[in-house]
Amino acid sequence: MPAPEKFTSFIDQHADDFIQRLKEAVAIPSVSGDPKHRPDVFKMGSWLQGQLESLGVQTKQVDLGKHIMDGQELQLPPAILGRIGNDSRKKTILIYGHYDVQPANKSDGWDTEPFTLVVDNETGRLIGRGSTDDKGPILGWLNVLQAHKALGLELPVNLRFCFEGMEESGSEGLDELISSEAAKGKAGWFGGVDAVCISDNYWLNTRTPCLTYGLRGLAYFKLTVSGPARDLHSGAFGRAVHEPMTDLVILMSKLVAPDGRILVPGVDEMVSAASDEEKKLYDKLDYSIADIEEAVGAPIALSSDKSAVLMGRMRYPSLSLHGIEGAFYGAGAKTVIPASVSGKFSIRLVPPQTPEAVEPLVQAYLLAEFKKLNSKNKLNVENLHGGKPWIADYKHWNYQAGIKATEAVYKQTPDLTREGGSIPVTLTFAESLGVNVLLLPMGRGDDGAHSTNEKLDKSNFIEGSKLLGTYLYEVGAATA
Ligand SMILES: C[C@H](N)C(=O)N[C@@H](Cc1c[nH]cn1)C(=O)O
Ligand SMILES: [Zn+2]
Ligand SMILES: [Zn+2]
Repeated sequence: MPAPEKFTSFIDQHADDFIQRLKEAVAIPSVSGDPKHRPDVFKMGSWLQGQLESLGVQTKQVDLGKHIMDGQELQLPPAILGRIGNDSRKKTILIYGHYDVQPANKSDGWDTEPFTLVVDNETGRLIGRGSTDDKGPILGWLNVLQAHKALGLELPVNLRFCFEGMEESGSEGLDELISSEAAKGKAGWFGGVDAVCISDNYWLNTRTPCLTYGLRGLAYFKLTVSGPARDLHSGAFGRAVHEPMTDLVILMSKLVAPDGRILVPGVDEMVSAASDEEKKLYDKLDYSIADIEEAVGAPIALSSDKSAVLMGRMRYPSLSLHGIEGAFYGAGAKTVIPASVSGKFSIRLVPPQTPEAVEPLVQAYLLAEFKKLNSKNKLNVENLHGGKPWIADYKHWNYQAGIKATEAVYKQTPDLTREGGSIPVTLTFAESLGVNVLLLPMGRGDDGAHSTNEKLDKSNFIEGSKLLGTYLYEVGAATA
């Protein structure tokens, strides 16, 4: 039997073992955005390093230094670098993924414990935080390595790995590591890399695999209004003092219109309108209003025009309001005037926008709007983190390999999509290493990444593992 077929049948035969390994990974609550889970993020990094080592990968942990989160100085989780294969006749592919996850509590509305992977045999779903973002895909690469090691098969390419534990919190420290390794040239960890592959996004729908050639960038803001020295009784001080929450809610209401238009002057205006020609690209994608309604679980699409919805997600910037820190949110009816409240919002960016260009517009606008309130409270606007948007050349051999692999595994030609989310390190790899980057997603559009009941379909985990390995074979066979 040819090597690729031996490989894929091994994946089928060991599906249960792979799910067991995913269970172990999900059980480690590696939430990078919560200081109390920082030890778990370290634990997850070490677990991953152990797995890679046991599969024959040479690894090292790179200390990325310290940072401040919620006023505390914390050690950043390490980058886990790996390498296997050094055959100058083969191409070298760098794999990136992240081992941290978004926060999750059962009380957010999960049906099951978020950090216990539940295998729902009726629906074929593997439910748990990180199942699709991004532990499932990372483990997909481990499955590929395990199959080759167990079968005594040579990998068709040399592999380099870069796994980080801060992607969900701004990838702090990683750009510096990549730039310094890139500056070492051939001697650096990424020396000789021909292309990069990242599996950290999702299909557009639930039926058609896709390759992704664009990501939106991000500028994340924290807007704080503070006034009284302490929380106040609203009976004693209501209508007697300027209330921070009142100011904050007014300011937040001025950021985005209900139809999605960004109200910060100059932000939407940076992006040119799509031509009729370009709109056709979106019309061709396998997508319908029913898909978005299914993915979000309600009939709330901003438009009934499919290409308008797709361009809102991929081609235009968006501004979302995420939450208010310091506000009363518990059960009951507490009659409090919070002393200080912070609104969190972010802007997803598209070319030619950058966080550096957008930030002063946001600062100036909020300051001007705050002035109009004639409030004696204090305003502070911070930019918590950000990243630039990215677009790749999808005619490159790296994409051709992804297309052929998808056709081989799924018997379908993948859609070519842009992603609404952000993976800031993608552009850093493309620019620092000067190579093509391919996004090769494993999960489906209804996986609920960052949401409650996040899942990865078992079939996507298993076929997706085959896809990653088959992609390596296609790269190995590519002539360019
Ligand atoms: C697309 C990727 N799987 C992802 O979820 N990225 C995050 C990155 C981020 C930045 N700040 C917080 N998280 C995203 O797009 O939200
Ligand atoms: Zn992710
Ligand atoms: Zn994520």
